[in-house]
Amino acid sequence: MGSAPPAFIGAEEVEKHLPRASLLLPALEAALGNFSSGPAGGVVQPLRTVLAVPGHGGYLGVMPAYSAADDALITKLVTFYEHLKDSPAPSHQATVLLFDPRNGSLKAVLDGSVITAKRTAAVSAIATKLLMPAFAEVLCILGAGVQAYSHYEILTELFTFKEVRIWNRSKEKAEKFASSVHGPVRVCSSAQEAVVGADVIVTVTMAAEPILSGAWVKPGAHINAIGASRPDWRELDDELMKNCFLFVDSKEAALTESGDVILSGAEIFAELGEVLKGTKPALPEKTTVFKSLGLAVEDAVAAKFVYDAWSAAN
Ligand SMILES: NC(=O)C1=CN([C@@H]2O[C@H](COP(=O)(O)OP(=O)(O)OC[C@H]3O[C@@H](n4cnc5c(N)ncnc54)[C@H](O)[C@@H]3O)[C@@H](O)[C@H]2O)C=CC1
Ligand SMILES: O=C(O)C1=NCCCC1
Repeated sequence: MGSAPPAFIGAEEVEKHLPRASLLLPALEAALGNFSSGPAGGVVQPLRTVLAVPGHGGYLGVMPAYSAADDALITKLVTFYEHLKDSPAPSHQATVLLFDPRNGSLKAVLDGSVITAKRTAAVSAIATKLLMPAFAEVLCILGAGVQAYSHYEILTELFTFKEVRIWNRSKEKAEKFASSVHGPVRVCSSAQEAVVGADVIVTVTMAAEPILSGAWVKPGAHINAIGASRPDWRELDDELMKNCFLFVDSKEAALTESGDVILSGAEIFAELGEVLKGTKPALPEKTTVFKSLGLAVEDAVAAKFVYDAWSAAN
């Protein structure tokens, strides 16, 4: 007898079983600590392979991971395309394959787009909790796409801001964002207007040139830098990169994939996992940048969470 056919868990079902990204927080904190503990942490995760699709401005990322603590073995396949102006397809699309670690059988094929949106925002929320200044009042989001929504949701769920500001390259999209989310959001006409005086800043754009200048940033602010995941792409300028304390999800990934890190020559202070383990301090009183590239182990945690909830309900 062969093994049972894999379950197919589409975007709606993922959403149903993972209604709030904050449900992932305890498992993600543990996984980030395990990732930064080397072999003792039980996470096996090579640097992802990113394949360019010449002539189409696209990339295919292959992201395998095993987490012993989560009993999860996955690979995520994610595509991201720079310019899809005349296409209804989203810029990022992903699928997660979940295997049984005991025998390698494929247990489920899950939509990976909702997982990517939620686990990325949840990791930024972990960084924000550790690194934002005391009494943070103003949240600023640069970008108005999928990640802008997931970051808004978790950051406003976990923290109380007096003001939320958004800027996007096309103002129309920022206005749509402001009218779709549940709380008040101020639409700004320039990135500078949105950033000046902000305590927590999130960059979630497809920019390849800096959109955030260190000259605008309030000393002591915390920045979650989510975009610019190619070695020649930037979201943050050199002034910011060189005058901040730089935290990353993975040092290896940051030094291979992040244009903001590689091209600025900025020194990495710590991995987020090291802060979670207590081997490096958080420094919330300093200007801090969390450079996120996205780890497959985060997808493993999220896929396992969804699969377990789905199995319990089916
Ligand atoms: N660190 C991580 O784990 C992850 C990072 N990402 C990255 O986060 C960023 C946002 O992703 P999504 O929200 O899914 O994308 P999206 O396509 O839904 O939104 C992108 C936003 O950037 C804006 N934009 C596009 N080109 C721009 C430019 N040249 N300058 C300024 N703004 C520009 C668009 O108007 C849009 O509002 C991307 O760079 C993506 O690769 C995405 C998933 C995971
Ligand atoms: O971790 C991910 O998933 C991604 N990271 C960078 C850009 C594409 C998706």
